[in-house]
Amino acid sequence: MSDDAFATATAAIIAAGRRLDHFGWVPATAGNISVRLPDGTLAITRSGGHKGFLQPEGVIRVDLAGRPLRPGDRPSAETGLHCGIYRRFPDAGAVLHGHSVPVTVLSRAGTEAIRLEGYELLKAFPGLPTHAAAVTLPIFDNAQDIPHLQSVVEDRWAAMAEIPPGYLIRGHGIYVWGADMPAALMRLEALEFMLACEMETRRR
Ligand SMILES: CSCCC(=O)C(=O)COP(=O)(O)O
Ligand SMILES: [Zn+2]
Repeated sequence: MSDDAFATATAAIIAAGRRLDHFGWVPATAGNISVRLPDGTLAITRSGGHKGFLQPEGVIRVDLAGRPLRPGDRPSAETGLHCGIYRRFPDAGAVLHGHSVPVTVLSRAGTEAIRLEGYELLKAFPGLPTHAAAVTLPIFDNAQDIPHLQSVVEDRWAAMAEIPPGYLIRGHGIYVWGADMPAALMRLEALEFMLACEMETRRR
């Protein structure tokens, strides 16, 4: 794998971290970000540290099982969730995880999913040509055991006819993916906007 591809992915991850921080979606050391590299390995943020102030050293490489290519490197504690998305969706090229207020509040409502319906921004999603469509985002109970959480996610995916490119983890955050970083960012921004609207609506 060329150093150029890793450098390009690292730059995209750093820029994405700044953008998520700009919106307040990666408070403290929350969030993690990855890109699939041409050789099938991943560039992913190191565990810890503020994702709005990433430096090139804050991005490392892991294989699709989440093992660091350089011994001693400590990738995101949630690397297994990124790997699960890349394994399940061969078209996924970038994954974003943030902890916004709307995601955290709405995911704690006790439901198994959240339905977004009637929003113009739904057009930002694949296969949804009009605002009349709907997206149902699964919500999974939070867990510190990432392999277990990933197996729960996979079981739910297996039961779904259509899998939206995102899910929530209760009281924790959101995962969104896309073909590349611009696509993943666009989906995350669209989802966060609609979730903020939902939160406002339910407050009344
Ligand atoms: C203080 S945030 C707790 C861990 C977390 O949920 C997260 O997104 C960041 O973990 P990482 O290991 O990727 O830094
Ligand atoms: Zn998290």
